[in-house]
Amino acid sequence: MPFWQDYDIILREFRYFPRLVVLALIFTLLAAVFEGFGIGFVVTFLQNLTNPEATPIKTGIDWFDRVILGVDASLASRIYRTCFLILLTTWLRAAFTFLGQVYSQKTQLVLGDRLRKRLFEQMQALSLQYFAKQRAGDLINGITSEVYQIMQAFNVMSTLLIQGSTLVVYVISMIVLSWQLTLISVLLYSLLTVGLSNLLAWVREASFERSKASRWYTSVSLEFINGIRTVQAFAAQDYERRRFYDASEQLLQAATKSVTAISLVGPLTEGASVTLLIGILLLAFMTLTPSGQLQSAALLGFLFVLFRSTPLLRQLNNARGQLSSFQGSLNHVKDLLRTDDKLYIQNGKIAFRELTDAIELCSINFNYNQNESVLHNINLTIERGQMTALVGASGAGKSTLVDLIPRFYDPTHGRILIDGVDLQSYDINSLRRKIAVVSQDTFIFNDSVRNNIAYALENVDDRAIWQAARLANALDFIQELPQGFETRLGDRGVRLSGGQRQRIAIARALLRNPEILILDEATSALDSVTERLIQESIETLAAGRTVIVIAHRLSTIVRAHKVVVLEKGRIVEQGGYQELLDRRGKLWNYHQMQYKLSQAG
Ligand SMILES: Nc1ncnc2c1ncn2[C@@H]1O[C@H](COP(=O)(O)OP(=O)(O)OP(=O)(O)O)[C@@H](O)[C@H]1O
Repeated sequence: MPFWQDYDIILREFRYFPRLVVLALIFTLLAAVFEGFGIGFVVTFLQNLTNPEATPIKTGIDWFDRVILGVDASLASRIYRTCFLILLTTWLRAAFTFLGQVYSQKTQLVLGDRLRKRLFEQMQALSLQYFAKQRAGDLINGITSEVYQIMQAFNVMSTLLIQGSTLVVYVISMIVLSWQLTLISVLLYSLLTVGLSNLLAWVREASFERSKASRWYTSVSLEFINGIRTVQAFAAQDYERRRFYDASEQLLQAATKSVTAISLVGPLTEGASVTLLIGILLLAFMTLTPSGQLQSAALLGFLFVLFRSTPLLRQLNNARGQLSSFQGSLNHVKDLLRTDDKLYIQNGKIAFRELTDAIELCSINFNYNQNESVLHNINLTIERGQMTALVGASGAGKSTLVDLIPRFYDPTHGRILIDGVDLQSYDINSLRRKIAVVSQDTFIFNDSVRNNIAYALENVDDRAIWQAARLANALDFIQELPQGFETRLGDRGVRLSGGQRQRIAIARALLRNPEILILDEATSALDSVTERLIQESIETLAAGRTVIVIAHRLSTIVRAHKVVVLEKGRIVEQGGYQELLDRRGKLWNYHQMQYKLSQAG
């Protein structure tokens, strides 16, 4: 694969910060140019020392030869001048190297920032369907450590550029000194570089394994931390330990293989290049010197440059090895950023203001995976201002159906109309702002109670937050918290009980004053006081709104204007509560079962 395709993820970003890249390039190249001047002055110096009688080396630029090199001056003056020039070029090269490094480091940091933001934007735009199929650990690994690896890859690329341009300058100097020796050296070193390719393929392979192991390790750690309560409740520490140790050892093995492969590159290059160097040295002495083809100063200069090139060559090959070792991460981040293989929620243009008439689901089919259909031919009208209750066994498709309204998913077939307009024509954010979802698994952020209630709203009046908390029956317990509304709730709200979390969710919804309310009733039993408090606050929230409720309690079903019974993804009954009971169909069975259960309880 050509270089461009392997690293396009990095190269394409450069157009967003061209100034940094250009400055880094200019300073790096200037450093290389001064390195070249330095070599020229060293050769001049060597000639002055070894062959003072010879005609001084000239550049052919008259004023430079006279004023700077002092070709007409005494030997001592020429030696002082070249010493000074060597020092000057060395310091200038040092200054440009410093500037080149500063700018390439800056470029590297900006590149990391941009990639992280691109990944974030990508995840924001994706449909929830994508996340359902992914491991959270893989995504987190991508957005954290793999971006870091790419930054390292860029670092290595800039090293390649620095070393590469210096090497070019070296080769030019060598050609000037002896093109024959240069030709032989370049040929031999090229053979060595080609020979390394197999080793680099191995390094690449190892990097894929390492990247995979690293993703697996992040996934296992994340699941362990997120599921710590379940782990402890099931006394699963030994099981989790085995999983964790296994993942950690896989990472260890993959990383060991990867570092072994990379570590081989440097020493191998070094050994081989010194062997070549000695060969070239012998060749030079045997063939060239006796016939007097090469002046001794030029030969010394040539060897000086060749010696300097050897570590450079090793570093260059090392850098190639390292680049190959980042390939796994590079490919994973590229995959995450690909757009052609992912599902996106398409945004509409019409701003959603209010529901005036009804939500209609027309011949809806939905499947998460290609072959499993979850909803079949759903036809349903949800009237404005009414409560529609969805009833059905677990897995019947109730949650999937309500998830279609805020467009968490789009139907596979069929259309959803709001006041006669296709749901997909609305601007998705304007729509979602008018819908509140209160479910059992409301996410509580590790932030204050206040910010959790006002989540994502700006400039919210404290009084409004207080009022929402009061209406949600949450005020009492909030005021008992150590810092009241300012108390931080810990990761995922671990400081709160289930009932308290739900009331925070209700307050959050109340504050948004939604048009449409989607409720997922708690299935787990709460104590009767909490249950009554929550029931009351839900009634406050539901009053005057269009409510779609996944109902588990008879009391809710009784109050609903319309009851929809779902079975295996199909609507098997819908109508008024009494009407359906009179039919003695599915709802009646359901009713009987609940009644018996409550009698038994
Ligand atoms: N993200 C998903 N990917 C694949 N299949 C899914 C996904 N979410 C749900 N399902 C499947 O879709 C079907 C309907 O699930 P859904 O959660 O809608 O049912 P439900 O009636 O709400 O159940 P419950 O009352 O238990 O919450 C189930 O068979 C479930 O396995």
